[in-house]
Amino acid sequence: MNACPEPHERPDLWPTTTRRGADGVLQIGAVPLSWDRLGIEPGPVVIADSAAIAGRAAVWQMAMDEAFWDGYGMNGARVYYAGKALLCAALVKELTAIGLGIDTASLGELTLALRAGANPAGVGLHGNAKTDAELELAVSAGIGRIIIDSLPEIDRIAAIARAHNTSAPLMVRVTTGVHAGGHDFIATAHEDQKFGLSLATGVARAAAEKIAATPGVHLIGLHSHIGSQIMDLAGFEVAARALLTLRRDLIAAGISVDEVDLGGGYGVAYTGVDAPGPSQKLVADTLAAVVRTACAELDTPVPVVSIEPGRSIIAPTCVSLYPVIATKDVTTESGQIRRYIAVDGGMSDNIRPVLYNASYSATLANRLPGGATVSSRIVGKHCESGDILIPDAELPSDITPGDIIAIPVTGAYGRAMASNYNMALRPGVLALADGAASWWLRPETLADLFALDTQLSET
Ligand SMILES: Cc1ncc(COP(=O)(O)O)c(C=O)c1O
Ligand SMILES: N[C@@H](CCCC[NH3+])C(=O)O
Repeated sequence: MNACPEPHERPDLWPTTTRRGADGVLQIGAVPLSWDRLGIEPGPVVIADSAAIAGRAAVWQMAMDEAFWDGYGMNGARVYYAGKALLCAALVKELTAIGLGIDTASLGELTLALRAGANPAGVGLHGNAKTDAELELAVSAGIGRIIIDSLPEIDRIAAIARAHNTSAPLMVRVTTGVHAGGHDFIATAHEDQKFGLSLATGVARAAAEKIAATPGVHLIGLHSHIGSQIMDLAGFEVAARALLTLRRDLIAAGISVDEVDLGGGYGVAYTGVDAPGPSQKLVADTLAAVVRTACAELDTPVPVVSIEPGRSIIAPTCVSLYPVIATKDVTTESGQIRRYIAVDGGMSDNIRPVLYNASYSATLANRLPGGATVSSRIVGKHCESGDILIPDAELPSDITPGDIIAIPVTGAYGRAMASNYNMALRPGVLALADGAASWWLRPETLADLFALDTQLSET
């Protein structure tokens, strides 16, 4: 059975300010996690610990700065937050104030980052199918880097840039052949998938040469992103060497490459069974060591090194709360009793268990999860029997409607991948700090939902 460690048992699974109060109620940012103390109606909600977010982001930035400090001056290690994990204006403000850049991958993400006040120079745009609208905004706003993912894109960007009398800074996303990541759908650097330009076939090099030869664009760097939820850093080392070798060849051909981006993908623990993910310091030190060694061997100067963590910044800083709506006991084929705990929410606010078989653990937020326990299956409210959040949670046998389930490590790719299936309302993100709560994203309402329906929105 999958038991959820308490915050003091596995601090890496919980936002830093999580405690159990003397009354047994979980609290974050000194706010008890009960509906009335949060000041909200019962319903699915994502609780964000803003101090924990600022702390994790700052530790990433400091670890990179320190690891890439060359003794004379800052080498320019940069951390871009991958906004796809969770994005809202408050988060952009919080992270850019600490010095992070923002990595975006769509018109929505890019527009949000710019409207939230991110310095365009610290914003990047990814995408394997960038639209004209995305490229137009990227170039006209003067963002710091567009990471190209196909050859035709180069001419499209160059034409837009020339129309704006400017030159667009490009990176080439290189497929290094490294296969890494928690699930096949989230591994991104093996050959047979849609992202990047192949190192092996020479297309990546051809892209760099084409950029260098095309007026309206210029090459600022090479990029690699090998996958997501990666716990073992060996794949990053292989990818970094491959990228740095291509860089050496380009430099030898007279094409300068100032920056190398090693992408995101740094894994985190989701349950008590998982070992903690690699620390920010371990990642930064490992990357710095491999970059320095490889550059010495290749006889090239050390480049500016950037990374794009998403999950590793945001995942453990948020906890999802769900009201228990119904319970029922079911006898399994092997004759065992399984308790089904149905919550308000489910696959519409966290698709990861269904999509990737991702594991989570759950505890009670509103009281101590003491006493006898029973094997419980936490299910959502959607019209799919596969709508299972946790198949095997160990939870108190006296759990009842009115209890509040807390699932930690839900900051990344939960709210960001939420849907309106069954016309569910997507949950809000409520930030807690210093005893106060404020909505970063308010919960959706029926009015939001119906606003798109031309027959209903006017009534
Ligand atoms: C290009 C790129 N950069 C960064 C990320 C962030 O990954 P993660 O959230 O695993 O750190 C992703 C997602 O996998 C990505 O596709
Ligand atoms: N959405 C995925 C990761 C993919 C990241 C984007 N390239 C997850 O939840 O794990």
